[in-house]
Amino acid sequence: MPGTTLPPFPDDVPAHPLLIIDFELIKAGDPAEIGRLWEAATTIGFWYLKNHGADKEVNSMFDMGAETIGLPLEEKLKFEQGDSGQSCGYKKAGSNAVDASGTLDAAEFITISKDDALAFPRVVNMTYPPPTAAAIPTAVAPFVRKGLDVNYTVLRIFNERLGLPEGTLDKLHDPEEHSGSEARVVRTPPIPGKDAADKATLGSHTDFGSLSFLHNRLGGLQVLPPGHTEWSYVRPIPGHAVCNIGDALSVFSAGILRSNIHRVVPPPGIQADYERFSVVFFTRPGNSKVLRALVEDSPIIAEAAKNQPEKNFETGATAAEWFARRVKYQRINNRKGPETWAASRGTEHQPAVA
Ligand SMILES: O=C(O)CCC(=O)C(=O)O
Ligand SMILES: [Fe+2]
Repeated sequence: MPGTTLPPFPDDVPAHPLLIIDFELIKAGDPAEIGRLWEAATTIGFWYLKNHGADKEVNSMFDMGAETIGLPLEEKLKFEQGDSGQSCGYKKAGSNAVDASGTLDAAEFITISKDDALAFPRVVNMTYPPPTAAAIPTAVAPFVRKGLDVNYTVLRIFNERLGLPEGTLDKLHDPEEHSGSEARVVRTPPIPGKDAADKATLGSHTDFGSLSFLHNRLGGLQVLPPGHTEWSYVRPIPGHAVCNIGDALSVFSAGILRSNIHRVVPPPGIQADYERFSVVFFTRPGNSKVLRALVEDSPIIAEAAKNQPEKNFETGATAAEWFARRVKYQRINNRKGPETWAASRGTEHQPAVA
């Protein structure tokens, strides 16, 4: 937030030690660094990324988000995402469930479709609140371009490591095809009370798409590391992004790439008194691409699928359908019962999928 000095993440709160990957090194093809990226991607599916070169764009996104979310509610509601499964637009706090019993979330979003950002001022999906629209040329589109550069660099590395023919993951994320790729600012308010610390403000989930490029200033993000039963904080490190893998890459790779469950709770300790903003860019496959393991394209993926006969990597869904289903059934207005929550789940709660 402009003009605000945020207190540091407390030293006495344990956090999960993610690997720190140097973007300059992986972009230059450094084999050791690429090996470390692969280790992170195939174990927890989360890593820090330094030297990503997007600090300026990220700061502009934080400013745009604070300004947009600071508008009166009735102004923001004119640009609501709605209940049909569309993700871009404004999402008010309390419009999503965070669990099967229908507990409400506390997170507010402004989400800008990559296709709207790059086509601006032409409208592909929708128009945005005035402070968002005004910032598309100066903040949102530059941030989207950085996010795409980072995520395509990582996709090309995964393509090679997975033994896929050159360009396979690029084609699945064809920049010419419309997709669910989008930039988002998330705001959660301080939650008063001692019991608040373990209350999810953004419910536990796996990400819906391929890769997420996330920027945090305050704690609150937690991961459930594989084999653990307790959530662990991810400590924000200034200038470092938190990157993670989503369901689409997990399915394409027959689970070799891990889409790990995570959530947001109020920031720990002294940070709890502050409103929390985060900025993220999600890369998702082209709308028409079917989410299924790429078994015909890679013996490595074929082998992984064969070794997990209990898992069905044929989702039968396109990326657009998978994404819309997950978004739609989180919406509290669509809730009938716990089955609605189940219908919003991805690879984290459907053992049949991955
Ligand atoms: O705000 C965060 O730290 C995480 C947000 C997140 O997980 C998401 O938007 O998918
Ligand atoms: Fe997420």
